[in-house]
Amino acid sequence: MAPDQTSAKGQLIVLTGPSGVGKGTLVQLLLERHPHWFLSISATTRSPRAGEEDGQSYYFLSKEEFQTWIGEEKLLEWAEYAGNYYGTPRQPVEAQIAQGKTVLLEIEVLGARQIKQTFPSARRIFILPPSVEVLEERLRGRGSDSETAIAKRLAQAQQELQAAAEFDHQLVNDDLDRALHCLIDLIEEGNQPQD
Ligand SMILES: Nc1ncnc2c1ncn2[C@@H]1O[C@H](COP(=O)(O)OP(=O)(O)OP(=O)(O)O)[C@@H](O)[C@H]1O
Ligand SMILES: Nc1nc2c(ncn2[C@@H]2O[C@H](COP(=O)(O)O)[C@@H](O)[C@H]2O)c(=O)[nH]1
Repeated sequence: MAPDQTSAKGQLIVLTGPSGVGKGTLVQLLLERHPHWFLSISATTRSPRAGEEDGQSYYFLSKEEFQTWIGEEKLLEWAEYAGNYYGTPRQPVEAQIAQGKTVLLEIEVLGARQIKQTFPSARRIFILPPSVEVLEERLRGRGSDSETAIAKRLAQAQQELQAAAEFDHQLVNDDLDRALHCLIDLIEEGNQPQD
């Protein structure tokens, strides 16, 4: 059966948008308020940042390991982003959805496009910055990326922002509290029993 089983009970929520827009910040706040929601841990070939732990922030893989996971169809989606590979492990997502959980993916735009094919019922929310200038300030303010990495991410962001209208919902992350409450409302809308 295709991964988007019509019998699936849980809801798949995809948060996408440019790097630095605040997806991770919003997800952590969502999980504080809804600890029973499940955040997918991605695999990546990028090097860990300070404080990131294998199996918690990401599964940190070599390029060879990542290729093996692709070959074994262990990934629900994957993409190359700013010189590294990123992908969503399939099994935990399918298992949590089957158990009726709300599952969150925090992924870039190419992967979010693939999810439309594999999980047509997923709801995909594009997070926008108030402006490109604010996005740049957030990327720099985070202090986690080199100047080269920031330049790559900003270049990528220009393309990603043009794709916003493809997604089911668009949400501007201006005031964090406002954006969080809009996001919770959007997700809970989909959790209401349907007639
Ligand atoms: N609404 C907001 N107002 C001000 N600062 C914010 C807001 N949302 C997030 N930030 C800050 O912006 C920076 C980037 O946020 P975050 O790391 O969550 O982005 P991201 O979209 O998850 O990035 P990536 O895709 O690279 O993981 C962080 O320093 C965070 O504290
Ligand atoms: N397509 C996927 N994109 C992913 C996944 N996990 C994270 N990401 C996105 O990659 C960029 C860069 O992340 P960073 O941690 O290096 O800042 C960002 O947009 C993430 O949302 C994934 O499994 N698939």
